[in-house]
Amino acid sequence: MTAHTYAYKDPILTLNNISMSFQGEPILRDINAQVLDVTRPNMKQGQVVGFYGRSGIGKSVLCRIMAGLIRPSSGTVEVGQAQQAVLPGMVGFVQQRYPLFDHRTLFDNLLVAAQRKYGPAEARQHVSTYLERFGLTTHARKYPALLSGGQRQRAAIAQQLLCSDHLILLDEPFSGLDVAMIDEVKRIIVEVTTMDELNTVVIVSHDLVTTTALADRLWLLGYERDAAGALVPGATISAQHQYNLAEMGLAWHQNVEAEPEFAQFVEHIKDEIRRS
Ligand SMILES: Nc1ncnc2c1ncn2[C@@H]1O[C@H](COP(=O)(O)OP(=O)(O)OP(=O)(O)O)[C@@H](O)[C@H]1O
Repeated sequence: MTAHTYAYKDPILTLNNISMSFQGEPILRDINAQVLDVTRPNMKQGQVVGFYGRSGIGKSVLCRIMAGLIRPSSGTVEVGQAQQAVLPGMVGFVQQRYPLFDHRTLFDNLLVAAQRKYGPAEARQHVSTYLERFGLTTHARKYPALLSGGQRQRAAIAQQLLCSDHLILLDEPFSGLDVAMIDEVKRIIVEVTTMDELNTVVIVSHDLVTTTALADRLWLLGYERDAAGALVPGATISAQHQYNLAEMGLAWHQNVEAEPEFAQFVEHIKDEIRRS
């Protein structure tokens, strides 16, 4: 186990008392959680939040709320150093199907995204930089149908980074990928979070080992019980289900999966998910 030196600065994502009901049925309840800008000496260190919970508990609903795509029944989401109320387009959201326009080349797909934030010349420059960075330059003129699953995933992440302000949500980025592609996506996430200190990636995943190994913070969405032991309707992220992996000495290690403390922690998380 290696503990790294780190410190925290300003909040860059705040979930303030979020509750959500659909037709009177509570799905999410009183969610309060925050991501702070983490700093490490001589490094650009971004943030990775692993976001877990049983199937159907409300992870996608909370992601859509964090991305400003739906409004919660109550509460607010604040993003960035300025802690502005989130609006659609501020947060990148890479959904499971990696939607790209089929009738545009990869370059043009990324250009459409970049032009939402930059002028024409600057947008082209940024697209070229991201293609290079993500190893996609030789595929720039291909249409999405000709790209492999891993290439589409990389393209979708690049696309969201080009048009959002530092924060991106990845919904199940490892599902349906082979081991080589999982390694590739892991490399991209590390690349993204070391490009800029403010870059923050929230990963929704059922792959606890891969995600926990990348994360410096975990959120577990689950149900609480009242004094009589009955489940309280609406899932929440309770204080004891917000884990700080940096504090636990489990963040930013290569091959952390091989450490016994890591394996024990993943077992603990599995038990907590089963119980929640
Ligand atoms: N627009 C909606 N109207 C009514 N109910 C909804 C709506 N969107 C989601 N739900 C309900 O909210 C609950 C949570 O769904 P959600 O998709 O967020 O789960 P999840 O945790 O992402 O699940 P999974 O891990 O299986 O993807 C489900 O019961 C779902 O039916």
